[in-house]
Amino acid sequence: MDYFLYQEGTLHAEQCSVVDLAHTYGTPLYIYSRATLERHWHAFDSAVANHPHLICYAVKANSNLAVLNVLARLGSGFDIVSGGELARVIEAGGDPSKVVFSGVGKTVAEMEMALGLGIYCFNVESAAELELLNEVALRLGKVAPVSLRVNPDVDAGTHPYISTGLKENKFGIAMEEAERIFIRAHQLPGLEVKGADCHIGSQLTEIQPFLDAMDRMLGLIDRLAEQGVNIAHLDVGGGLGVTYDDEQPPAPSDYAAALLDKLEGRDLKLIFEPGRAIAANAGIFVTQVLYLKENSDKNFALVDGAMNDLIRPSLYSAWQKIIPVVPRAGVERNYDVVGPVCETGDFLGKDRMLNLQAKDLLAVRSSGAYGFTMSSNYNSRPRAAEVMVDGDKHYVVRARETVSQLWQGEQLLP
Ligand SMILES: Cc1ncc(COP(=O)(O)O)c(C=O)c1O
Ligand SMILES: N[C@@H](CCCC[NH3+])C(=O)O
Repeated sequence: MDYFLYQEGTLHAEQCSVVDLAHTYGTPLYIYSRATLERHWHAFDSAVANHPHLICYAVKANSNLAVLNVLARLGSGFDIVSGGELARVIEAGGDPSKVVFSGVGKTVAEMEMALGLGIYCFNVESAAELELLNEVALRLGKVAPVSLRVNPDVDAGTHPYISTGLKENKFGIAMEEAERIFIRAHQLPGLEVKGADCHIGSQLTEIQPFLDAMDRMLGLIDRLAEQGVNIAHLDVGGGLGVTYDDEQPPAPSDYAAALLDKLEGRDLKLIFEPGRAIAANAGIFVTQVLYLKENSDKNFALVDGAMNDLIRPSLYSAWQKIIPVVPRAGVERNYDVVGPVCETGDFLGKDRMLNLQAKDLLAVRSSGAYGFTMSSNYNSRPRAAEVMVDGDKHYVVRARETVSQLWQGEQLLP
């Protein structure tokens, strides 16, 4: 359940009319709901309330400062993958001591920044990264808290581009090598082994792959204990799916209960890195119909939002629900909803039954995660504005880009 509902025949974000928001702020426009973000975060946090845990929201899903700030106020931790994301967390009032740093390509500058701020843990993804982090920490006179991201080689059953826990993926350390590298980490003076970590993919709609990964990780943790390497936390990554269409992913409470069951009394702190499950259905993307166009085979709704604003449909053939902001009575026709970008792959949805006229507003549901954060200026299109609704109030949390911002930092030759 989220807080984007029809009231009196028109779509609302909490108590705000989407028509009014679109008229006030223009389109294309991202709209987020604070109440939905908070409800989704609490769903995770309360699911593990009786067990030591940390919810580290995956910043990549939606890194708007206001979104991060809403979660920081709840006491959330954050999963980051770059110095830029770390800087955003700090700017938004997040607590660095609740930050885990994932990612296969951390630079020395990023390591220095994170060590300086005192993050909770580095999720180290290779033996080479481990050695470098040790050197950087020693040089700064620090001890880096580390967890090793292990690749448990389970099939997450999701889109190949967002599956991360198979041997053939670039992420993490192979299970066969994990013990050796953990022991090496344990011996290095600049490191302190805190945890073990895995993340098998995104938009998972079944519990079983998570449980398979957990079994393998717990086996590893037990083998490490026998060798004197004690693991204080298990980071199970993110990846819990959401409903875009008719998927029925497990609720955070069922997912967490199943994982807790596997712990069998172990005293392991659990870390979760949910991104999509918190942000996706806390946001919509609103676009206006510019033109209707038909040829002998197809009806096109040309809208002012495009793949540069919301790339998931083009990039992964992802399906997101497209609904009219003010539904019209009458006959629906089959439309491809397409943007102004000069690419055949520029579409928000194909074969959608809609009754449309020019200037109608459409909402693309489930756009709060991997929406704005993956947007670009392709075709020199300024990025959309972002608005956060809070009850009957609304705030611009990122202004629409101006055209002159498009070439900021560029220079003519002398
Ligand atoms: C290491 C890591 N943690 C967390 C996430 C968040 O994933 P999701 O948005 O599917 O919860 C990702 C992205 O897939 C990731 O790579
Ligand atoms: N960007 C992807 C998810 C990527 C997850 C990052 N590891 C999506 O929109 O589905």
